[in-house]
Amino acid sequence: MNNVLQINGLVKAYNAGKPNEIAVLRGIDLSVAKGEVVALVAPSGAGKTTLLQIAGLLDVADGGDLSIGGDSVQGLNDAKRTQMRRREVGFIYQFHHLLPEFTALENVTLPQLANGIATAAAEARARALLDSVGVAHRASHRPAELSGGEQQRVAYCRALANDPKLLLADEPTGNLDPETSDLVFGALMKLVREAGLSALIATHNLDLAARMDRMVRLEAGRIVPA
Ligand SMILES: Nc1ncnc2c1ncn2[C@@H]1O[C@H](COP(=O)(O)OP(=O)(O)OP(=O)(O)O)[C@@H](O)[C@H]1O
Repeated sequence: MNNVLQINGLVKAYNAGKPNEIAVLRGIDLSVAKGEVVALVAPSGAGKTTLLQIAGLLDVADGGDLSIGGDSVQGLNDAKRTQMRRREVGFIYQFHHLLPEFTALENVTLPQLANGIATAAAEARARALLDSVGVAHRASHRPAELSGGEQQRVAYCRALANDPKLLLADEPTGNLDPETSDLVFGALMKLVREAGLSALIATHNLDLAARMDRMVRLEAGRIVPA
């Protein structure tokens, strides 16, 4: 098996054992192969964010198996989990989540420094990434000085800064207008394809989903045929 993300029988409930228990994930089986880009479509409240957070090692499941790059996350302590997340997973949110007091270049450089990359190499990689999505000319601007589409493109570069194995994205074109969304999604796909990345990308936008390799649907806590 050459799956970069492999999920088997994943379950998660909130308020477990209490009268207000919500069984959000009821046995998720899902895999993303090397270089594959999978669209995750789901009605609101179906558990999409919960699933992405668990796959991105930001939350833990109550049961089931999850492995990234062939390594199971079962039994990892918090420190190991954080280390694995930093090295192997890139995350893109609906809103850019860039650090407001740092420039675009710094936002893409800093995560690399946190992973022990030397400053010159980190900056060179950051510039190359910004260049490849057409925002190199905004490298010294802070997020507030960038357009929404530029902010998202910088956030994509940040997610790829540490050369992750797996990219996870939650509505990566955010609240951009349809035209900008279309354009910016093209930039994301370019980055992903150039890096040969595996990605799971949640979106409500069926036009964007159709541009990915495969679509899966999350409904009532289970993956159903799309
Ligand atoms: N910390 C929490 N405590 C209790 N319930 C929660 C918690 N987080 C999420 N839920 C509930 O779990 C369900 C799934 O939430 P989740 O955020 O994963 O949905 P979603 O599919 O991402 O929704 P949307 O598309 O609207 O963002 C919802 O009914 C939500 O109310």
